[in-house]
Amino acid sequence: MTSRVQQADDVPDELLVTQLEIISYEALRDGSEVEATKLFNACCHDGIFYLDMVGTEPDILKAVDDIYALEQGIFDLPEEELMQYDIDVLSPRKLNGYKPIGRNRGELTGGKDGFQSYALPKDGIVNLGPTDFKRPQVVDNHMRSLRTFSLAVSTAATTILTSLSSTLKLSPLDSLQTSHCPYVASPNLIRLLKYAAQPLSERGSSHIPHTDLGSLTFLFTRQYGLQILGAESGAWEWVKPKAGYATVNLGDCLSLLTNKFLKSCRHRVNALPGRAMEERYSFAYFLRPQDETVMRALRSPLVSVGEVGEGEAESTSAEWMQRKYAMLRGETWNEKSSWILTGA
Ligand SMILES: O=C(O)CCC(=O)C(=O)O
Ligand SMILES: [Fe+2]
Repeated sequence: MTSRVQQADDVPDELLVTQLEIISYEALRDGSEVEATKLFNACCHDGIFYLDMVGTEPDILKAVDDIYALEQGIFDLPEEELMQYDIDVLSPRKLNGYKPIGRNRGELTGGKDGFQSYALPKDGIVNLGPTDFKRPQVVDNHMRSLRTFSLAVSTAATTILTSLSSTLKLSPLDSLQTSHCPYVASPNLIRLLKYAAQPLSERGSSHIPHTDLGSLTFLFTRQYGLQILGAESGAWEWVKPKAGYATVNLGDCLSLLTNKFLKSCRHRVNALPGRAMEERYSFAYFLRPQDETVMRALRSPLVSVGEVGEGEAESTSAEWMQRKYAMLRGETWNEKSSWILTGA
């Protein structure tokens, strides 16, 4: 992709850039204990890390480049055409379709978000669910890459979860990978995002502070904008986009399944200090547990089984997702239940 995006190094001086752990996928896959420990510490501390995927077979990075091209193709379609795929009409579970700008809560004028998104169901892409999900023609031109990408990321996710389960000493029958089996139907998805350019006067988050509702998010972007709430600093720190790396963050479900031992990472998307929000593209693979998974701490000698707090009655993963979506849309928003949005 060429001139449409700002270079990752063209940023204001003295930006507070977070120093994330870099996990080598290859080393983790080869069973390196050093890598497994690094991964575990990152998940217990920040809830986010870079996954170095350079050299991964099949060539996932080629697929990543092609998905950037798909994003341009989708978001260049006229709004009237995109609205034929309205996600709220096509998919009550929000696994397929288009969300126009301003439909979610956000911090821009009128309390709105500043991004369009397009969701694609992973099961439909890899033939694990209905393959005839409604979509614009342009998606089919990139289906091979979507398939390669989905399979490669779900394999990487299994590697990560297997490593974490082993460090947590979970029994194989009650492990993290059991509830995230790549061959069992699950509400996983790829979401393409395009943030609109905003004038310098329009400050605030285009994507409000939140934790992701699922288990692992593999994010790809070439542009600044993502910030995480630093575990130590308590300040919003910028995540530097790095070519060849996925930025992987933990979501609520891993936190709930380990009684908060593993940390879900609070994040948001903002304009750089002193800069106007530029047009920005990102996309992510969202890994979630199978629907019937009960959101309670798994048995690990490292995890204390705490009290079930108010509003935390043992829901299934599917129920948890419904609650979280209602918050993101602002349908059930109130101060008392804001924890649902910003971290379970
Ligand atoms: O666009 C980004 O960098 C972050 C997107 C995000 O947080 C999300 O889709 O949940
Ligand atoms: Fe997110």
